[in-house]
Amino acid sequence: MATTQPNLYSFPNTEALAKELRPYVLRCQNAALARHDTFRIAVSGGSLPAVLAKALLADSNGSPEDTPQFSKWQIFFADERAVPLDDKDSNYLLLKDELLAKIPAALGEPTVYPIDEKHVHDGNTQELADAYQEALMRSFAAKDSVKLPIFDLILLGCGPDGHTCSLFPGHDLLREKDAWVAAETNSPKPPPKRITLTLPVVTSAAHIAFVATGAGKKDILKSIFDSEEGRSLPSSLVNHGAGDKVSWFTDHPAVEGVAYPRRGSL
Ligand SMILES: O=C1O[C@H](COP(=O)(O)O)[C@@H](O)[C@H](O)[C@H]1O
Repeated sequence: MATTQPNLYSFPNTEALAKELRPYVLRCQNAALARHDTFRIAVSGGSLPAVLAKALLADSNGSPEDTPQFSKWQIFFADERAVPLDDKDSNYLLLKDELLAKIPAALGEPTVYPIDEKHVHDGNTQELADAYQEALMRSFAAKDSVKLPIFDLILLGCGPDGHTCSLFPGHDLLREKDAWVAAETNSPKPPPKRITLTLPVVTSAAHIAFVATGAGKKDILKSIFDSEEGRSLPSSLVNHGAGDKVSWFTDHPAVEGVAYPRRGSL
């Protein structure tokens, strides 16, 4: 349990939010490149890729600090649906359409780690999760020598029920301590079969950012930030596990009525 508190930022709209998300992500990139010459990031699906694209595809001010060095990015998925990569429900397809396909050649090409479709066709979600975990191990070193992968940044969404990644409220997966990637076979939100990073992996990341926008999120954000009952929600567990490593990027409608103090600037 972290002893520090998450940072809550709020902006008038998604344009203003994306303007601040850009320097945040690039600061994480620059720190990671200085540390190990690679930027390992995990991204979510849902509403996140469109906001991320708005942030990263904006014009640079020309300085090296404000330039995405995509050729040094390794992009993983915080969660993925067990569907083919060209299915409308695929988080990979969403990220590809919103961001990857629009990256100018001059900025380089990231290395992207989609799920292995073979296990989707086999219908075995546990094997799909195991295969994704092995892909993580190959990138982060063998699991025997590294207890948990430390992502440089994990970008999350928060569903109206408080789920994040494919970790849903009240699910046994919230107690997973060992696996890096887990299978969800009965998700309350379609499609039912998914894989997800586990909570220990999420909270071990160097930086974690949630992006939550729109009035449809205000009740759950109030619960997460202001109420005792909200403490067991998956998104709250990330807050409590990672403390001030967590930054929430919200718009004003999403935090209307939330009493938790906003941070003034990044
Ligand atoms: O199903 C999912 O939903 C969450 C939240 O999506 P949002 O549209 O409310 O932002 C998303 O973060 C996750 O990756 C996705 O699989």
